[in-house]
Amino acid sequence: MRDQLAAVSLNDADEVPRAQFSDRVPIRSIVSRPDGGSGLVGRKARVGGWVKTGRKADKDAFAFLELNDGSSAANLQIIVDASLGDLGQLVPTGTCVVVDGELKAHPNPKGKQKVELRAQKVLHVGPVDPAKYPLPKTRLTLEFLRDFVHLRSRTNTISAVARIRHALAYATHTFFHNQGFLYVHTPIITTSDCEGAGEMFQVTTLLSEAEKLEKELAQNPLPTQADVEAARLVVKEKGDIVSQLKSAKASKAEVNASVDELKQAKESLSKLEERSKLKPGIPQKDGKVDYNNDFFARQAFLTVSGQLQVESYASALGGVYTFGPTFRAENSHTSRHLAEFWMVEPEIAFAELKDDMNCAEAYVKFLCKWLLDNCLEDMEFMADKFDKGCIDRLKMVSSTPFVRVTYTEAVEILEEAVKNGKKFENEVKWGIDLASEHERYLTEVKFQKPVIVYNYPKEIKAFYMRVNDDSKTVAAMDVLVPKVWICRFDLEHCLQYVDADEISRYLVSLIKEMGLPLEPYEWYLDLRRYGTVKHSGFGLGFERMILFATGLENIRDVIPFPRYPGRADL
Ligand SMILES: NC(=O)C[C@H](N)C(=O)O
Repeated sequence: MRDQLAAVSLNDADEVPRAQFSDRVPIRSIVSRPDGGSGLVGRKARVGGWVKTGRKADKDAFAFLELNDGSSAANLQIIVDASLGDLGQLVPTGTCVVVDGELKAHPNPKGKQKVELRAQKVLHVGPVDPAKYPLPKTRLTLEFLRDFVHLRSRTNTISAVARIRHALAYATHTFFHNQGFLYVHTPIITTSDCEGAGEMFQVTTLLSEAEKLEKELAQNPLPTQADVEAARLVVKEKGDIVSQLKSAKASKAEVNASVDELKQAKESLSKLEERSKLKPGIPQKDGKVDYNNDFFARQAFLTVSGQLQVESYASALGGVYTFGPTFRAENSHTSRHLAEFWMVEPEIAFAELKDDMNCAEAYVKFLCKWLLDNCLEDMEFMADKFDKGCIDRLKMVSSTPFVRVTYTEAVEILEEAVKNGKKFENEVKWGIDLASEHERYLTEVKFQKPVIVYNYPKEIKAFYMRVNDDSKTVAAMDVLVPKVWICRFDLEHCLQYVDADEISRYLVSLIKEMGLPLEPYEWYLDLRRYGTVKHSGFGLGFERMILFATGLENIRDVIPFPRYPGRADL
């Protein structure tokens, strides 16, 4: 995007071309040119953006505005003469301004900004009352900004993160597209628990239905038994009249009229009977919630992973991936967990652990290289403000082969470290889920490189992993990168060269062993029963990747609208 915008070609007209779909010149296409915009001096430009800082100068004869429109980290300085409008209204931070003007060489040619815009006309002002605007120009902490998620995208940090996030998403699609993978949209509402951890948010209309009914009943109470009896009596009377008229051989018109009345009486009776059956509260059957009455006529949840569903497409289309929001109702208050996060999940048919590791390594390297090639300005901002080493880290990860060790070897390395005096808070022994201090030791101290740990104990992994021939470990892997543990790559893998019945019997026993109900997984077993294929894949927590890239500490700052226990703003 940077290059496209920066390369907007100039024609002979003396106005810098505006964006194709909005009525202004993106500031990036001026300031991000290789010459910083100096080749545009003398040209006219219409720009619009939000004032970062503004001040009046020369006894209020004019104002300087630092304008940013989000197209790049850099601002454009605008000079507005007092004759053009109310300068007091233009200078507050956060004000939206659109101006026509002429580009001039910046008076300080050695500075960062090569050009400034001399306004000739102010076309629009979206004013801000500085006494009320919650984001004044003083430096605000990221924590403070979390209370203003609707406005925080106007800050340098959050807008840089937004551009980096976009770049990583675009790179993700580019990488998989280039490899011939299809992007598959897996459902957000699901009826199976992929990880079997019971951390799912339930999707139900039972509560709102119950509330609606309660409200309605308050205004319009249920019919009593006496009301129903009375209505029955009316039906009986109307029925008697019909019989009498018929036996008295009354006219057809009279009989028809009485039959109509009978029909109406029957209808009101059945409505009353129906209504009298309504029970306030959540519908129950055999002492349990009756989900037959729920929206989907069964229990449904927000997905924790699109993996199982994407496997069904891999079993027909080969290489596929899903990239969407996933949800975990985990009561975690850490800086690494969100209740709603995005996950990139490729799934590859005719592939095994080695292919999966190769794919993961190539993908992570591609992302790092992409940021270096396409987002350097924002990465420089991150290096300057948050994490000096972040650019070097991207360079290192994009160019260094990842170390690969088995879980068992990793535990041996950690045990050796303990013997040599290294202290860990969590005990090291075969069978533990590695804690982040262990992972950091491996990647930051021992190898100082990205590390892929594979073949984990089966007890600590999900049911869909292939059990290795040692019967103790499963073909699973995690990719660890220095500084931040970014992602958990799991490999799911059907048993190789074993007959389909055996595979499904085996999976059934595993699902049961994990205490999961079988019914929601029957369709998944079909993938093994019919045309089973060796396949593998992984899940990359997208926000973890952004944390790794930017060096930011808290995952709540790298997703536009963070959801975590107690918070779901907007
Ligand atoms: N697609 C994957 O392998 C991701 C895995 N299901 C997880 O949630 O961690």
